[in-house]
Amino acid sequence: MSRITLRQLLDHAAEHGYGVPAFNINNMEQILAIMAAARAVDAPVILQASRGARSYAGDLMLAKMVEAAEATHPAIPICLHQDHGNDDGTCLSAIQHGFTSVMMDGSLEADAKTPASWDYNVEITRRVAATAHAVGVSVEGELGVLGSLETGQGEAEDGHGAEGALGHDQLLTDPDQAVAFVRETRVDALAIAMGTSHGAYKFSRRPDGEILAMHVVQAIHQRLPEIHLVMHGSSSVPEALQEQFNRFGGEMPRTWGVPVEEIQRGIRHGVRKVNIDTDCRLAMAAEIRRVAVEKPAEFDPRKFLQPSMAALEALCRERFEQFGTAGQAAKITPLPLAEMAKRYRSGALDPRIAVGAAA
Ligand SMILES: O=C(CO)COP(=O)(O)O
Ligand SMILES: O=C[C@H](O)COP(=O)(O)O
Ligand SMILES: [Zn+2]
Ligand SMILES: [Zn+2]
Repeated sequence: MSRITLRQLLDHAAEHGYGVPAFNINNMEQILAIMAAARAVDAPVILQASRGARSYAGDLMLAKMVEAAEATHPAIPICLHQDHGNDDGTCLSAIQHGFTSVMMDGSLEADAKTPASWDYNVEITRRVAATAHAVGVSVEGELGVLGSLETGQGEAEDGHGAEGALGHDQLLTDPDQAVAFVRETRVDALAIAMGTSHGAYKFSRRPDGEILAMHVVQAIHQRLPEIHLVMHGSSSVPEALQEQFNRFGGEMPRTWGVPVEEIQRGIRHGVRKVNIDTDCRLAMAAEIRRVAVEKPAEFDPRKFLQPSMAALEALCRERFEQFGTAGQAAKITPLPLAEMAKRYRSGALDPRIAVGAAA
């Protein structure tokens, strides 16, 4: 049994001072590459599936591929996580398919576009957490709205993200509200807004504190030292990958992501889960482009996908090493969901909030 809950994994990460990348999966090749990297460096993994991934592959196919990964790599703890759940149905059906963790993203309404009210977010997140915890499954919540501090815009263009203009009060999670949110919802991990956004076009220059507000991470960690923080939109969009993509006919205007050193700084201040999808897409797509250009006669899909898997594997290995995840798998014995449920019932997993944490 190698399936692990997010809560157990992040508790271990906090205890040992490391972070865990959460890589998005949609197909077999991504799962194979991430698992090969994890095995090579002995890292526990978070495989996360968006709603889009679930409809792309189908729930059953996705669930069975992860089962196969588990059977192939019994020594690697695997957390299967719902990325950006938009309502109870999405989160609960994920649990039915073997997910050990769900994100209930109540920062947006169920349309995944309209910024939600405080009351809406608290109510839906609290409800999903109560149900998930009853069966031992972990819950990530989100407070604040992802979007750019440079443009003040959400990120509706990728199908999941706020529409229209957002104020800094929405784009930056308020530390006092974070305390109240965790207390009321009892989430296991908290995603915060601090200037990152999904996709390749996060920043128009190398980000400084004006547009990547790492001070918000520190302020929240100071108030909530025991709560696991999650950074979304944390692809680094490395220049080398952009060049590789463009060299073979890609059209990606120069852009900046979240520098790995900033993520490492976050990990020193309570960030335990780091969401990465764009870098994985870019690594694979650049290789597919290269093969298409260098070998125009090639028509065997495997010849495109094998090098793209190798590129993804290399990227994942690098992040496991950079975040300190490498070498941790052997130190963890996953607890069954029933044991986690018992611990939630006993109060042992209640969020630990210091008295006087809120202003
Ligand atoms: O946050 C993410 C998934 O939830 C992915 O972020 P990136 O687009 O930066 O990879
Ligand atoms: O939004 C987060 C991830 O990048 C997933 O993207 P997706 O919805 O296109 O699968
Ligand atoms: Zn998105
Ligand atoms: Zn995200």
